[in-house]
Amino acid sequence: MRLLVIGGGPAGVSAALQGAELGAQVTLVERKRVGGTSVNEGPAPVRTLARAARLVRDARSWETFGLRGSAPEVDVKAAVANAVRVADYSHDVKRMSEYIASCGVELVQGVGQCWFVDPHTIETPDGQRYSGDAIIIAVGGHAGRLPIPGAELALTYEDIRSLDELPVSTVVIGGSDTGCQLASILVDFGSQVTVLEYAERIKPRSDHDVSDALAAAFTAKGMRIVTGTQATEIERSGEVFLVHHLVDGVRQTVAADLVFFAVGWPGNADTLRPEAIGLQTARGYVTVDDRLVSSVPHILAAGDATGLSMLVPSARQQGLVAAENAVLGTRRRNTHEIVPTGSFTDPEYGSVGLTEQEARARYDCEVAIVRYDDLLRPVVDARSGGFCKLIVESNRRYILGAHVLGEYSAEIIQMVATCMATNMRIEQLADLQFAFPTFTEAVGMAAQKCVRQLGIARLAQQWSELRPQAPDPDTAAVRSDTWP
Ligand SMILES: Cc1cc2nc3c(=O)[nH]c(=O)nc-3n(C[C@H](O)[C@H](O)[C@H](O)COP(=O)(O)OP(=O)(O)OC[C@H]3O[C@@H](n4cnc5c(N)ncnc54)[C@H](O)[C@@H]3O)c2cc1C
Ligand SMILES: NC(=O)c1ccc[n+]([C@@H]2O[C@H](COP(=O)([O-])OP(=O)(O)OC[C@H]3O[C@@H](n4cnc5c(N)ncnc54)[C@H](O)[C@@H]3O)[C@@H](O)[C@H]2O)c1
Repeated sequence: MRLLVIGGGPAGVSAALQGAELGAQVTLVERKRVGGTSVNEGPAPVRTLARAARLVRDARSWETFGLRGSAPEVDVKAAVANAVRVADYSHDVKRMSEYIASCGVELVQGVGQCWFVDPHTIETPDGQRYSGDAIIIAVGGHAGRLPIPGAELALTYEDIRSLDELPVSTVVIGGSDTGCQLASILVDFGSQVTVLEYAERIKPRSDHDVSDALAAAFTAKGMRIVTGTQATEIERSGEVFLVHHLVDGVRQTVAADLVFFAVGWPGNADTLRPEAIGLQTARGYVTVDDRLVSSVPHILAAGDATGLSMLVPSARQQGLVAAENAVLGTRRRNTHEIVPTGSFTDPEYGSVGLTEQEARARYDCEVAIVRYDDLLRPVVDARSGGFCKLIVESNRRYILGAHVLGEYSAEIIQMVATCMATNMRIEQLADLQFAFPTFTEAVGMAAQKCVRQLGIARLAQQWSELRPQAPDPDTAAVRSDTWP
């Protein structure tokens, strides 16, 4: 059986390797370099810049720890070079291409964008054709641009790699995952950042407490956040750009050295000329059923190209499912009930499951929140701004969702996801021992709080759960009345 995989990001690579593992003769065609957005342009380099931003941030608390010395200066060019080094790690050190080839996959990369010439065949710009009995489309997506005058003047996340100096001021249009990530890095580096977000809050799909706390923390860093606004035009004015936007129908303008778009992530499937073979797409995403099969029965899709869950773990998982269904016959469902996500903004956020608003609309539920300044470890680290929120179904006592904001939240959330995947009841979680002193203790403490609120067991409130009686200077730096 010949399996053709188009696109070499996490979805395509996992599909190709699994296809070969299952005995198919696999060809993987990638227009640029294997690794995709995840390795080459998105999480790997951007996370590395976020780490540099964290180091700058940490230098601001040196005095708290009795350390002296001048704070580091940001050399943007060097920071970017380090980010590129990390992006290249998968190639230079891990030898991704060689590994894929060693698994028996025919790897064709750097050939430019390919397209369908018939339902079983694609063609690359150099005229080569590749065919498969089954095909998996894993072509990902790309940064969207608003159809507004001056759109060509704006950069996207990919351009951060070509920065050689820090912009004095920056406007980021779009305040969801990508926008918050860019804004957080740039403000910690020292740029004056304004975020313009169309929705009424940043991170509009998140739990409200996460959005509110993130906005409060960003504002405390000096970032300007304008929500409920629509960017309508970008124009050059001498050395700066003017971004015109509407607030309650009134035109306002903000000037900046650089403007970034972070306004969405349309799929790349339309580049494949899907209409030539009757392949159904919507906004550049391949329309698939719950087994990842497209409108053309021997063509499946995986990863961002499906528009289902645009995250690396989901892309890898869908790649496996699609390969199994393509090679063994269509049978496995793609389920995405428990997908922990995390960002590397400062403060960081991590989420799994339903938001409080979604949970309350569907279930009778209990919500418990523990603030980081109730725990020892965040105070030790001088990072005591943050919280852990657990949402529990009141009758069966299963966890419906968890939202953590603050240091290590993207790590902490994995633990809650595991509890959810094993259908652990809240009283079992409350009974676990947690290493001390850790940030993850917040999960156990929130579970205990929940048990008390639900009246499941008589559990004494520990002194550590009492709210601090005197203000903690580290929390005060990012404290807001809007925090839970
Ligand atoms: C700034 C940023 C930060 C992110 N951070 C995170 C994070 O922290 N955690 C997380 O889980 N996710 C994160 N994401 C999302 C994550 O990068 C994607 O969900 C993931 O890369 C999707 O994998 P994929 O294989 O579906 O697509 P991609 O990784 O985009 O790979 C698709 C591949 O297909 C190729 N291709 C496209 N069209 C064609 C064609 N016509 N012919 C041949 N090849 C083609 C592309 O060149 C590309 O290599 C982030 C995204 C961005 C932009
Ligand atoms: N850390 C992470 O896990 C991470 C990081 C980046 C991206 N991602 C993934 O990539 C996907 C894309 O994320 P994204 O943030 O690029 O896109 P998105 O679609 O999630 O957000 C785009 C934002 O732009 C806003 N917007 C749209 N038009 C606007 C306008 N005219 N003016 C102002 N604001 C406007 C929208 O309201 C929205 O909040 C997400 O699904 C996410 O899962 C994940």
